[in-house]
Amino acid sequence: MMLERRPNPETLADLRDEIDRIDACLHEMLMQRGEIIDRLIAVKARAGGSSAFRPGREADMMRRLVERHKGILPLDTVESIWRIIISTFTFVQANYSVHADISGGDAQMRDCCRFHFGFTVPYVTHADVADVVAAVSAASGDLGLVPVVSSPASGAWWQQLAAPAAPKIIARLPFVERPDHPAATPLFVIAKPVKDGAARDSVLYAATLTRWRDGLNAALGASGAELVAKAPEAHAALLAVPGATPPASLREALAGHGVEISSLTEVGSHAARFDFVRAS
Ligand SMILES: C=C(O[C@@H]1C=C(C(=O)O)C=C[C@H]1O)C(=O)O
Repeated sequence: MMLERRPNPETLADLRDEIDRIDACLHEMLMQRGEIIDRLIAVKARAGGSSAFRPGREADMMRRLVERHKGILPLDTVESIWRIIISTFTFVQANYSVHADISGGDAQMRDCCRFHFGFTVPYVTHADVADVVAAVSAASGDLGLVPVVSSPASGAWWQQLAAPAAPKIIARLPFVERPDHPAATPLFVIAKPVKDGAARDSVLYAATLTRWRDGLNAALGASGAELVAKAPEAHAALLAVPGATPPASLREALAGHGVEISSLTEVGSHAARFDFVRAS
């Protein structure tokens, strides 16, 4: 079949005009997004609370974004663009800083913070988790970042979140997980207890056990729970439990393994983890 020759082939200038038109539209849409913020601030102020961050809503937005994405723009790029948009719009509603525990090194924490929160949100480093918890406790809407796999020196750091007024875990990052994620380090976001917008698909408990025994994770599996972090020397565990699972079934699962729970305190919750497998 013969292709019809177009009388006027596209020129580079034509294509650049089209790109300029699209860029102007994108910019206009972002400015329109910004115009909603004043109204949003007023509505949220009525609902109370100091932080504008709504982790459940963000997890849902990120999930829908990657599910609808197609075309040549890499998923990593589209995800990072939206993380910057969302985090910066949260920042302009109510300024906040992100306090990171860099006891395991600064480079990857900085990369992850920039990926998830952009460059406008200040990144503040701290030598250990205790300093992060103190900084988050001291400022009204600030967030803390603690690696899920923390350095051994951090011990049972999650016990610092047990007091009712202490900061709590409110999100787990990345919202969209995949093996080659550019900011793959699993992180917990901590904040002062959130009054609304908390996601409770996964509830986190600080557990103290009567003794430590290997194989806990397999024992917990029956109740859908997971051993997320451990400090065997302190007989301490951080457990992630599906929101619908009553703590009693955790006790049962561990009792079946010969381990009793001597204390169990909720230290936060987060949205369901979301594994995204790219269609190749
Ligand atoms: C806009 C809101 O506030 C924050 C900013 C969001 C955004 O820019 O899309 C989404 C969730 C919140 O963390 C909101 O609560 O809807």
